[in-house]
Amino acid sequence: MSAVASTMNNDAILKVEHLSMRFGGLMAINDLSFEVRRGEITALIGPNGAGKTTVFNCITGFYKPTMGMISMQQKGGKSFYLERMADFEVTRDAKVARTFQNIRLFSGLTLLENLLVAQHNALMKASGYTVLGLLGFKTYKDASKEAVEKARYWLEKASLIDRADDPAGDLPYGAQRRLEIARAMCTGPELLCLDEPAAGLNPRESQELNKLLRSIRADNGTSLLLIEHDMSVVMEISDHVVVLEYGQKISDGDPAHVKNDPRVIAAYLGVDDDEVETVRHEVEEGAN
Ligand SMILES: Nc1ncnc2c1ncn2[C@@H]1O[C@H](COP(=O)(O)OP(=O)(O)OP(=O)(O)O)[C@@H](O)[C@H]1O
Repeated sequence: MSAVASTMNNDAILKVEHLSMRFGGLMAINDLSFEVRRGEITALIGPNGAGKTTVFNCITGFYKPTMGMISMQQKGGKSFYLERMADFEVTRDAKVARTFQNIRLFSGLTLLENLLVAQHNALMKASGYTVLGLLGFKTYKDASKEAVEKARYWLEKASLIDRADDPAGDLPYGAQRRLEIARAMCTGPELLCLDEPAAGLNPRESQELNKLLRSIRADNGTSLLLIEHDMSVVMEISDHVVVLEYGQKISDGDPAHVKNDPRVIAAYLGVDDDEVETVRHEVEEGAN
């Protein structure tokens, strides 16, 4: 484990500093620095191939970065260098959970069972890692009761409680996405990383997702970092937006700032660097 002395602002839960990731001859992330502030929703956006998922994979221990530091500071003051940790340690010790672009539920298990499996670590600990523990320990009985209560709480919040005993595979797509988020929340994260949570959702499902994400921020105090292509979701729910292009940061600020940043507009329109000034004039004229 990589617990370290705290050096960060109280304000930042996650600090990415000079992060680089090379795949052979390709520099997928190049000297990237940004912060995720505690209690906020931060969106990481950028055109296809900009490096967003690679950043997530570095934060959550799936990739070891070529260079750079990723520090996470928990509420209690304990800090971790995530780039030194294995993926399961990032979830278990640093309390960073994630979802993936493609849904990864146990489709044959019920919704409730999916949320109980997510709490396997806590239950095993309470069993004392013995079968006798499973049969008799009070701590195990208490922990399993608590696990069911937590699962029910998250099913309620995700508006899925009515389907608790149905197989996860029977849910409509948007509901499966919310179940994944509920499952990640059952691990008790302080930072939740979501990879394209709104992908493939219809407008109603998208609204339900926004509601869930806002309530996670407001009621549970969890900080969120999300990759998202759907600009209506990004603009509606984010407090802070970081924009990547070719593995580098091209803009960083609140949604209104980023939306009007000519470099961002140019990146999304596929405009060359020497045409950014033209886009800047057009944006300024449009605003007047
Ligand atoms: N494991 C890998 N091996 C080699 N190249 C990779 C690997 N993972 C990502 N890349 C490359 O790194 C670059 C960034 O990819 P990444 O998936 O992080 O972008 P992205 O912004 O998430 O894209 P999208 O929006 O399409 O999901 C791409 O050129 C991609 O081909």
